[in-house]
Amino acid sequence: MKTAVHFGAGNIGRGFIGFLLSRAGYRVVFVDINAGLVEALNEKGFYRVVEGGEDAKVHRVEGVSGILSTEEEKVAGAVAGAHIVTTAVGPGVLGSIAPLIAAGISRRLRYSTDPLNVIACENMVGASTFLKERVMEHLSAGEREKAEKTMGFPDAAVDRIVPPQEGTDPLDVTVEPYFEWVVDTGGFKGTVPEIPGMKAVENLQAYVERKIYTLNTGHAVAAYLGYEKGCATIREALQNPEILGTVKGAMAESGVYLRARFGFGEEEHRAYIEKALQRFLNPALKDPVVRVGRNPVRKLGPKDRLVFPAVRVLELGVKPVNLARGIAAALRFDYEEDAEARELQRMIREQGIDAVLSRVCGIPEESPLRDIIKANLIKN
Ligand SMILES: NC(=O)c1ccc[n+]([C@@H]2O[C@H](COP(=O)([O-])OP(=O)(O)OC[C@H]3O[C@@H](n4cnc5c(N)ncnc54)[C@H](O)[C@@H]3O)[C@@H](O)[C@H]2O)c1
Ligand SMILES: O=P(O)(O)OC[C@@H](O)[C@@H](O)[C@H](O)[C@H](O)CO
Repeated sequence: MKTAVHFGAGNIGRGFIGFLLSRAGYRVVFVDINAGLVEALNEKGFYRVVEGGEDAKVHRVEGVSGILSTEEEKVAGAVAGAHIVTTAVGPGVLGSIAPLIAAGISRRLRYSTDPLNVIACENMVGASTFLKERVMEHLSAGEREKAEKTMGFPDAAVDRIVPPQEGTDPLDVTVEPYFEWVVDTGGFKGTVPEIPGMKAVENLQAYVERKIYTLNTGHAVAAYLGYEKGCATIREALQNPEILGTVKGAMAESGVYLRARFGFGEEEHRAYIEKALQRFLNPALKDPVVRVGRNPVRKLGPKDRLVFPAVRVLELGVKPVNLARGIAAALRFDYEEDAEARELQRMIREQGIDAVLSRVCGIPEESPLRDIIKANLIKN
């Protein structure tokens, strides 16, 4: 039986990637830092995925087990013998798991020249490429040379809304019925594995940018504006017509860049926005604004869902008023339980907004985007 090693037994790990890998016939070994999750996986050996929606379906995911990420030898052994490695830990954690993956690769290279592909399934443009760079830092020059020939790190786009879980079983996971997992064909080493539900494409960049800069852009704007208005969930936020208008406007502004860059049709992009909004409004998903707004420092980064499209659109001569509204709301996100929100608010207090626009958002000092954002900060 083929083995998949998946880092991160969280919502996307169990509810999406682990589920598809198991369904494709892989034995799935989850590596996680959460001892409770690992224990539960080893005790039960299965979990359920519930598709929340009109025709709720329940899938039983069999043949799963867990390893704690602190059990370094065990993790390296599992990676060395794996047929595929995937991650869904969050972009900020990729650097921490890189040494574990490198140890596994180093061990494997001693006895095998079989290809191995590592796919980072994170909301980040170029996540696998980034992971590859971090992994390579932990290999010797000789290992790097061999790894370049046999280790693939294909970039990917992953799309399925999986909110925090409310049930009593720590493993069962409720997901939306929709999903899309798209992976860059050119990034694979050896044969592209056949995993029903995983689509290998030549033009990954168009898929991943459309996803992050439309769906995640709209989601984030809904989260930050909803948080300000005291809404608990994304659905509740979007039921406010003013928020809905800004969210649609921000996604349409991103579309100006995406259409220019990738040639999407106007109608095609409008349909993509409508579909995303319908998914956000799924009454079966109770998706808190504080989950979708989590890690505001990451989300305000220069390549992430808010600032990147705003900068690009401005270059194309369009004033990104709705994106700027979203950025301003993100800068005000002061949710105490989010460490990045606390850090952001501390930076704003101690260093001022201009320093944050430079250091966190990477917006050049001369960019007119600064004034558009600041106007929104003053207005509210
Ligand atoms: N939830 C969604 O709707 C969704 C959809 C598409 C993509 N994503 C992306 O998937 C990734 C995971 O998101 P999620 O919602 O599943 O988050 P999550 O918090 O539910 O899962 C992350 C898991 O990683 C584990 N983890 C953290 N540090 C670790 C470490 N050092 N070693 C091993 N495991 C570690 C956590 O314990 C947790 O189980 C993120 O990049 C996210 O952007 C999420
Ligand atoms: O996971 P994040 O923190 O990058 O973004 C929060 C949500 O927008 C995200 O998890 C979506 O639910 C997901 O990207 C849908 O595919």
